[in-house]
This record gives sequence, C-alpha cells and structure tokens, in this order.
Amino acid sequence: MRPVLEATGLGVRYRRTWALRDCSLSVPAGRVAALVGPNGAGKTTLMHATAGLINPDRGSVTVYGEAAFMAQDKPLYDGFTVAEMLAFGRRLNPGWDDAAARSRLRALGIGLDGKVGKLSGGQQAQVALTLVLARHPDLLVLDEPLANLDPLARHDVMRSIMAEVADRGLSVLLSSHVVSDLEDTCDWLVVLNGGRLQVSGDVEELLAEHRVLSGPAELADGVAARTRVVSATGTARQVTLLVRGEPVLDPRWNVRPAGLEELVMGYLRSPDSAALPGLAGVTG
Ligand SMILES: Nc1ncnc2c1ncn2[C@@H]1O[C@H](COP(=O)(O)OP(=O)(O)OP(=O)(O)O)[C@@H](O)[C@H]1O
Repeated sequence: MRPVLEATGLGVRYRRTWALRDCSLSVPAGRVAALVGPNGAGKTTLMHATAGLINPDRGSVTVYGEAAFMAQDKPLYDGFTVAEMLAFGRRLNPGWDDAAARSRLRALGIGLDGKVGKLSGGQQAQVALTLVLARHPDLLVLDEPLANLDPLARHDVMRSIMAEVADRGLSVLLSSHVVSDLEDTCDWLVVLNGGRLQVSGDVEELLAEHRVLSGPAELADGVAARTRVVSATGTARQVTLLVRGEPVLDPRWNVRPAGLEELVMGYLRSPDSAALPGLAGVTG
C-alpha cells in the first residue's frame, strides 16, 4: 500500500497548548479519508501541518506528492467575477491548468462573468474546489468543504469530489462534523479527539471488526473479559456496547453491525480507546 500521507509522532503546539500530540498515521494513496472529531480536536491543525502551512513542534508529516489545501472559510473574493478568481489562481500557481478549470465550471453550469458573492453556497464551494483542483494536486486537503451547504449541495459537492478521485486517482483528506455525509464516499477514517489520534483505518475493515451489543447490564463484565469494549452507554439495567474483535455468541445479547456514525461516536465517547494499526489496539 503506497502511502500519500504519513505522520510520525506529530506534535503541534500553540504557545502552551498542544493542539496535536504524538500522532502517527499512514493514509494509502487513492483514498478518500474522512477526518472527524469534536470542536478543538486538532483537525484543522493536522490539515495545516499536512499542507505545509505550519511546522511541527515534534515528529514529522510527509506528503508523497503535492498537497493542495482548501480552507474552511473558502478563499474567494465576493467582489471578483469567477473569471477574475481564475486569473488570480493562474498568477499564483505555476502548474495551473486553466483549461481544466474552465471546462469543470462549464460542466457545472457556472458562468465566468458572474460575481462570486452572488453565487449560491453550493456554487461557491464548487468554484473554490475548482481553484484547488486546477493545481493538479496529488492530495486534496479540504477543511469542512460541506459546512453551511444544504443537503442537496452537500451531496453534489461530495459527488464531484468522488468523480475527481475516480478520474485522476487523486487522494483526499477531508474534515466534517456530519458523519452521515461521509458514509457512502469515504473509504478511510481518521478520528482525532483532544489532539490525540484515536482511529486510523480502512472504513470497511473497521466496520467489519466492530459490533453493537445491547442486553442486560449484568452481562457487560463478562463481555469485557472476552472482547474489547470500546464504549458503553445505557442504564443500570440495560446497556449498549460498542465492541471490537471476536463475535459474541451469547444469545442474551442482541448483536448487530456497527454503522459509521455509531463507531465514531463510540470512540469519541471513550477518549482512551483506540483502533490504530501497529499499536496495541483497543485500550481502556
Ligand atoms: N492559532 C491558534 N492559536 C492558539 N490556539 C489555537 C490556534 N489554532 C488552534 N488552536 C487551538 O488548538 C486546538 C485545536 O484546534 P483546531 O482548530 O485544529 O481544531 P479543529 O478540530 O479543527 O476544531 P473545529 O472542529 O472547531 O474546527 C484547539 O484547542 C484550539 O483552540
């Protein structure tokens, strides 16, 4: 598996606060990696370090190829026309592919003469995406590209990111707070929590390794002795457990596969749990 992104012992500090601590991960090329975590988890910091916008205080981060970063507040000027934004991009980026940018916008029905500020949120997101894609990056780093978009626009933007991945073999790292937006599109999952890496892995493999059990609370200790309990919720009588590892055969448990959102929530609820290749696996 050829990596497109590798971090080793990555640590970033803003004055006295460590925004990222001891993060080691490897994302294979050609993947669409979802970066999720609560506010302040360090997602933007990881993206900035990946894009070379900040230098690590500890460890290292390596991109195999060129990374192009799209910031959360999309880098557009409302008073510019779309054509002027393209001219701006062309001046700033030596490897700029103007023909590709124009044909992408044409296919999306976005005219070059309109003012950026007059476009819908979805169209602005598409223009911003066109500006980073025209640089022909190997890794597209997108900080909340779907924020403030309605469900239809979110779907359209995700679909056009997927089309670029399929056409060009591009790799993507994108952050989002809405896990359900990522469910059908992302095939790699990275979970950050409080500056620490909790999960990094193939989505299908992670889903296959995890199960949700519901049943009587008094059975929980027995499960914990045999399988790895990532997190537990419920009442004194009835519990729901996210577990990783061996199937649980006891018929008193209701067992079902974990969805992506449940898996993410389960880890976020238990910051000491981790699912990382090469480490000890689930702890806590
Ligand atoms: N420029 C900065 N100066 C000081 N502290 C910062 C700076 N940028 C981020 N931080 C702090 O670093 C931590 C991680 O922030 P970061 O923006 O990377 O998180 P995030 O996961 O992207 O959050 P959000 O989901 O809210 O965008 C937070 O505690 C934040 O307050």
